[in-house]
Amino acid sequence: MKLGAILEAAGFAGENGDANVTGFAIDHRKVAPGTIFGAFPGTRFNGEDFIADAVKAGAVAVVARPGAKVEGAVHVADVEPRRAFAALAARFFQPVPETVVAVTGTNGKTSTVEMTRQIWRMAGHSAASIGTLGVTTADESVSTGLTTPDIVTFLSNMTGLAREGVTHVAYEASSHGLSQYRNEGLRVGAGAFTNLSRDHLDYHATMDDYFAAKMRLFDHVVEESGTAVVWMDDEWSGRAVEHVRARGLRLLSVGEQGTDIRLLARTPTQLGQTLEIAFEGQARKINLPLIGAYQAANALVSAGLAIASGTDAAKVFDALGRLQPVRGRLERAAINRAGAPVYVDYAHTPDAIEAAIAALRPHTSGRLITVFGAGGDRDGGKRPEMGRAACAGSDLVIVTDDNPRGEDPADIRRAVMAGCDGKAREIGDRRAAIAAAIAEAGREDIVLVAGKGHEQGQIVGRGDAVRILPFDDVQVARECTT
Ligand SMILES: CC(=O)N[C@H]1[C@@H](OP(=O)(O)OP(=O)(O)OC[C@H]2O[C@@H](n3ccc(=O)[nH]c3=O)[C@H](O)[C@@H]2O)O[C@H](CO)[C@@H](O)[C@@H]1O[C@H](C)C(=O)N[C@@H](C)C(=O)N[C@H](CCC(=O)O)C(=O)O
Ligand SMILES: Nc1ncnc2c1ncn2[C@@H]1O[C@H](COP(=O)(O)OP(=O)(O)OP(=O)(O)O)[C@@H](O)[C@H]1O
Ligand SMILES: N[C@H](CCC[C@H](N)C(=O)O)C(=O)O
Ligand SMILES: [Mg+2]
Repeated sequence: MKLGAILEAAGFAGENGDANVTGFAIDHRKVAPGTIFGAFPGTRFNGEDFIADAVKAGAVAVVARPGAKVEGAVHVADVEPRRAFAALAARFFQPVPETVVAVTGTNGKTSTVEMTRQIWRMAGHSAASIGTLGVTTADESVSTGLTTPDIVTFLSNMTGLAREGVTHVAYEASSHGLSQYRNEGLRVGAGAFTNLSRDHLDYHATMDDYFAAKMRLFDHVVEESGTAVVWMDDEWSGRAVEHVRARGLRLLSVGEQGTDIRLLARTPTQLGQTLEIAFEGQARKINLPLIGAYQAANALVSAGLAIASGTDAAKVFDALGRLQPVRGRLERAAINRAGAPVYVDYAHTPDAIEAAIAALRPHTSGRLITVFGAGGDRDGGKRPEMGRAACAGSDLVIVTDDNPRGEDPADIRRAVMAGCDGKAREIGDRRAAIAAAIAEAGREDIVLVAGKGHEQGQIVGRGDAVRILPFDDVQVARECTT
């Protein structure tokens, strides 16, 4: 494709556009002859420092702020270079799947995109999801390392999926991803908001900033004629609806406070729950094979997205009864010798810990034993709050390590313990902590191992010294019960 054609299609002046474009890169080490290089100021580096090297490596154009120095290649100048880069890349990475929806919120994004993929598949569509679990199709799941991959990985995956025949994709829009324009340039027909609670306040200055980043989904990313699916039973739902109205999107509201998919009643059963809902004036009963209020919420938001994307509502509600569990989300990993089940859950925020505990509580007449830790080089202020949430809902809490990254794990544990009022035990080694909880659990008890879910490693160290030590909560729980 010619540079001029790409520039013109994206609304930029197309002079000096004879060069052939062979690809896009945001890291100068990935530039090859014919690449368009995006030079962005980041949190650790300023991409503009690598422009000269990128040009030397063959970049034909550089997307950068107007003040940046570009010699020997076309300077595509824009005050918002990440957005301009996304617009250009979207012209290059074609075709893309015809139906694309996105999910934002603090908790529930992975579950919701994965359930949406499953619903579409059961309704006969060729579907995929992109998020924390990677790029997932009916056949495989390939990790990208981030929840919302960088724009080049994102768009090239979209094209790859479309070429494989995938027509429907649901992706996770993290607040980092939204604020860094990592997922622009596609027609996004519907977007969902699940909830907002404390996380990532190391990156966003305040909760209002964090919310504003998430709301880019409704303010800009979802297309003009698109639908916003909003979980209404969250403190922030009302404000999300204000963004939906301001933009003029169609609203599909879900939850006890929802009017489109209204949750009338929820009754836990032994292996799942029965949901009574009303949709378009008609009452329906759904036997959801998953436990916990939070999984019911995610399932209904997924149903909303599938309906918003044009899938037949009867097929959608029918599919809810056949949903498969999502990896690492209240996954029953093992049963100990006394008969106590051990659940693994990805709860890594105060709110998620509370939700996971609330999900398990009705399923035990004995004690609930929680093992968890907090990640290093991430929002430090959430640590005591996670401690408080765990101690308020559990009978025994063991505080352990979870991806200390570049921090001293003892400091992280101390910050978590500060919220525990002296009620928690501290065992740094995660395997030993899990083993202790499992050894402690009697027949009527439940063990919850929170924080890592599907993760396959313990991340230790930072920068060049980073190491990922193999660690899988589910596998370790199994090893501790045999
Ligand atoms: C804070 C953050 O989000 N950082 C991400 C961001 O980095 P950045 O733009 O700040 O980049 P930087 O490292 O300062 O470098 C600036 C620019 O120079 C370029 N560069 C840099 C070095 C070099 O030698 N050459 C070069 O060209 C970089 O490619 C970049 O474009 O963009 C990079 C490329 O896409 C990401 O790899 C990086 O993720 C880091 C590793 C990360 O840990 N991110 C986490 C916090 C994250 O994004 N998490 C979210 C949320 C998960 C959730 O919701 O819970 C996610 O979506 O996964
Ligand atoms: N709707 C919800 N409300 C409250 N908590 C939830 C909800 N959905 C999930 N959770 C909790 O959050 C954890 C993570 O869920 P999930 O992976 O679906 O969220 P996510 O938004 O993708 O997280 P991440 O920010 O890491 O990508 C779950 O294991 C559960 O403990
Ligand atoms: N996407 C989240 C995952 C957190 C999972 C937890 N295990 C941790 O490392 O804190 C983050 O990057 O903040
Ligand atoms: Mg996720």
